[in-house]
Amino acid sequence: MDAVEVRDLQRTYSGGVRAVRGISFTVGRGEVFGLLGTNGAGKTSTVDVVTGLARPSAGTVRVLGHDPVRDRRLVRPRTGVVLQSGNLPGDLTVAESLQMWSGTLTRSRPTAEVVEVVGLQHKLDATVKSLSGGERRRVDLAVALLGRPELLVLDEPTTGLDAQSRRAVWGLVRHLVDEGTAVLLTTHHLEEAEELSDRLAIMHRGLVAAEGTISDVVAGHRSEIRWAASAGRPAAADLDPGDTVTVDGRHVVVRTDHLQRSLSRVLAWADAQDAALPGLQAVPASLETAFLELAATEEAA
Ligand SMILES: Nc1ncnc2c1ncn2[C@@H]1O[C@H](COP(=O)(O)OP(=O)(O)OP(=O)(O)O)[C@@H](O)[C@H]1O
Repeated sequence: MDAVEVRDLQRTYSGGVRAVRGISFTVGRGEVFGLLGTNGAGKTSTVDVVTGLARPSAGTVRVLGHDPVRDRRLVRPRTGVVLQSGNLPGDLTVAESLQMWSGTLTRSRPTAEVVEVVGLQHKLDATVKSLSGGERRRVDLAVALLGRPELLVLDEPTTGLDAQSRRAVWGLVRHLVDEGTAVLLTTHHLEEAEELSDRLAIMHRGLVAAEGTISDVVAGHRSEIRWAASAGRPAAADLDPGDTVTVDGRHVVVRTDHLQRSLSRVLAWADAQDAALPGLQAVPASLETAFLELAATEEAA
């Protein structure tokens, strides 16, 4: 049984906003599933249904085999949730916050273990309201981890964290996944999605525009070679068959499925002209190029 099964999910808000227009995906045990998307794509509207905060307008959602709203009392203790706005009381210290949460759980991890995992030993006596944004995020994570969750829902878990803390969170997530935890991750950081996700979906305007492993999603998107337009552009006959060349703002852009071969052709063309190519870049197809291309499409409108 998958940790999360979303089938034909729709969410329509009062006023008729169709935030989610029929999406399906699963998150397996011991898997990180990344949910990416453009602003307003419907990620939070989807996560709210998975965490039992809202009901679907149509379609079904199962979490650990249960309905997350009807069976909330079964599902919630087995799920760790880190939402964008943590809502721990500001006047409690870090230690008090963790003890309070631990007291509500039937099989809590020792708080000292969790504190060490998230690196908050030096802030145990600080009040939550006195913490920096990144430190608060760590407390949110610590709370989510206390219950040994089978499913961890992370909504933008590293927003506001510095590069070192972000990597620490990534290491932590990988450690939990190795232990068998399933993770549903939303993020705007494509590097984070690349680093952590086993599979991912890119949402755009309430639909899933692409889904699969990173290689699946990147496949079919083209690599780019670019340089300053002042150096001129080659004719189609100078390039590899199938390549396209455009002038994009101040750059010449060659799009290709065969980056190395095309780069050789471009360099041979430049040599023949005795031309320098200022700002020359060869950019392999990546999650970022795929994301930008999908975000620019209007088909899903
Ligand atoms: N309570 C609400 N009432 C009406 N419309 C809403 C409500 N909440 C969200 N929406 C709309 O639903 C759409 C999807 O919003 P949602 O917050 O799910 O997107 P998102 O992918 O999480 O976006 P972002 O990346 O910007 O956080 C948006 O057009 C948003 O304006």
